[in-house]
Amino acid sequence: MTELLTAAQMRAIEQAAIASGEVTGLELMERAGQGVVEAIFEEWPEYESAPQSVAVLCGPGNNGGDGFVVARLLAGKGWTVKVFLYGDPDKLPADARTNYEIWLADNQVEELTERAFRKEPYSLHIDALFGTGLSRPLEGEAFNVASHMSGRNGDDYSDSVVAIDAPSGLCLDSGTVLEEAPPSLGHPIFDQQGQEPRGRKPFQDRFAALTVTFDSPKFGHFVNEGPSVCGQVVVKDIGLEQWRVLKGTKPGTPPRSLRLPHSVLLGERPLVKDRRKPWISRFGFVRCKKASTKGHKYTHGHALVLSGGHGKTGAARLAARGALRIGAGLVTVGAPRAAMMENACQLTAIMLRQMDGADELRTLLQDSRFNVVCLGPGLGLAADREGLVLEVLQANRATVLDADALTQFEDRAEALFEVLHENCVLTPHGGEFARLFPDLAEKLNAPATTGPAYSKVDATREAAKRAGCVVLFKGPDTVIAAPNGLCSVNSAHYDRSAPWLATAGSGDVLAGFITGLMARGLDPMQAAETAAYLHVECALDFGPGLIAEDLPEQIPAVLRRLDVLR
Ligand SMILES: NC(=O)C1=CN([C@@H]2O[C@H](COP(=O)(O)OP(=O)(O)OC[C@H]3O[C@@H](n4cnc5c(N)ncnc54)[C@H](OP(=O)(O)O)[C@@H]3O)[C@@H](O)[C@H]2O)[C@@H](O)CC1
Ligand SMILES: Nc1ncnc2c1ncn2[C@@H]1O[C@H](COP(=O)(O)OP(=O)(O)O)[C@@H](O)[C@H]1O
Ligand SMILES: [K+]
Repeated sequence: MTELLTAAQMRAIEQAAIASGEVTGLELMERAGQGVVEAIFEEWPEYESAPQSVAVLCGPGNNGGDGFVVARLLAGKGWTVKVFLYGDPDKLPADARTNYEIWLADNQVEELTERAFRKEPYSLHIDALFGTGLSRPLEGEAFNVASHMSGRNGDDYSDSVVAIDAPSGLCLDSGTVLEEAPPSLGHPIFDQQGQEPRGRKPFQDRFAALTVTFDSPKFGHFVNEGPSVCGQVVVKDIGLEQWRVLKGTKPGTPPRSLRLPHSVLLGERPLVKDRRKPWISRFGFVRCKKASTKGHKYTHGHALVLSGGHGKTGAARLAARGALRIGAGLVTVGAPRAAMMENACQLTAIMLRQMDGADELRTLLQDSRFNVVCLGPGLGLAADREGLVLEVLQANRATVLDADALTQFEDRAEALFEVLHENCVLTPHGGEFARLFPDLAEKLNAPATTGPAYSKVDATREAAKRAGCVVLFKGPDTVIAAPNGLCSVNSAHYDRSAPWLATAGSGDVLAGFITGLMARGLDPMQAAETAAYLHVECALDFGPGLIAEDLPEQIPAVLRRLDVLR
């Protein structure tokens, strides 16, 4: 797994490295520029032997400084290089200024205007306008040129833009393209369609072919609009590893105030061995040399999944199937009398118990072998459903609350938060999140006019803290956070893109996966992270045409491929 950083963390690491005296800012800038050039030739190997023309758009900060380095290195390889500068050269920060002057010694720099930019065609366009220092929306000629490059005038440059650190305009903390203040700010907040008025953005969709970032990816590359504007993201090492945040107490470690709880990107083969839990560790999967032969079905837990009423039972069965396939020893569906026949006709390995109302649920839960309960999928919103949720939470079992179990508490989220405990996982999609955390959703959906903008990561962290349990906020950029601030992003973007996962019932299966893993003894954060990861892996292996029923059936092949023993 990869550590994700905020722009502030990245800056702190850079400053710590420079303060140590072991490296200078200028050296880091040189390495960054070299990294970009390397990435260009990895992406377009045919250009190695065929120098091209390139426009390098430099901004007023160190992102622009990287641009001057790239210009020099490409010119040294025989490329025809045109450099544009946005901003006052006298105000460039020292390292950028040095590289500007080196370039200027033998070459020219033209002021960036859309008109000047459009005079000639170029094979590549290097966007070195803004990176981690973006503090407000693009304006003036920077806005005009970025909009032009993203197709405002009908020419789409997306295939030839290489963005340094970020497509300029993208906030690297939130993955939001900053926009100018909406025209009617200070007037009615919503327009006639009930939408918040939006300001202009330079680009809304794919902007760069390639984004080259340094040391570690940033949150903004993976959440919200980031993946749709970055093209692909390549991370280049610039030798900062020993100063990385959270690496311990080495000299030069950034101040504690800048350390965020560990944040990781799920989705690569994970690598840390945890002998206490040989199956799956906090950091992901562990290869076991030998399968344990000691376990029996009860040591793998017994999950209870509550079914909705007659005609609404499919969602619970999907969750139950997911729980069983992913490794719960036993799974029982608890169904109201009216839904028994419907469930009985469709369940075989999964057991079925009649359970009408909170009293019967209480009796059922006296069996302590039920070590995890999942409720919400298809549960319905009738008044008595709330009693079921409360009963389960009072029983103090590991609990997964999804769908209707969350919606039930719309406008009364406090009543839910009071009874939630640390062994719970909430799995809202955007709508459910807004019902439980309306203020956070409002902040998240408000137009982002200054950076760093409020992000899905911020919202999920706040939600987990408020709820006192793990919150998994679904989407192609699923964010999972624990009350202590631990946070992961499970991205279904770039090479893990699986849009066919947006199919009815796939969220129910995800709830089941979490349930099954908690039955196996994983803690809520581990279970949520692992389930979200496997969910996408199942979708990727199955491919387009997937329906929710296919997800649990894909689990054996995925576990085999990942070499995870059961
Ligand atoms: N960290 C590292 O390890 C390394 C970092 N490196 C590189 O440095 C980059 C970060 O550099 P940076 O901090 O100078 O910020 P950058 O993005 O160039 O912009 C800041 C300037 O833009 C201005 N400004 C902001 N928004 C604006 C707007 N909309 N319109 C107009 N102006 C705007 C802002 O002004 P202010 O907000 O102060 O008014 C300030 O003057 C990073 O992305 C990477 O490429 C590598 O060289 C080596 C290792
Ligand atoms: N574009 C997408 N790419 C990948 N996964 C997605 C995408 N859209 C949604 N998902 C995932 O699909 C699931 C949908 O869950 P949910 O919205 O609860 O649907 P349902 O209620 O039909 O089960 C979630 O796990 C979500 O993360
Ligand atoms: K940039």
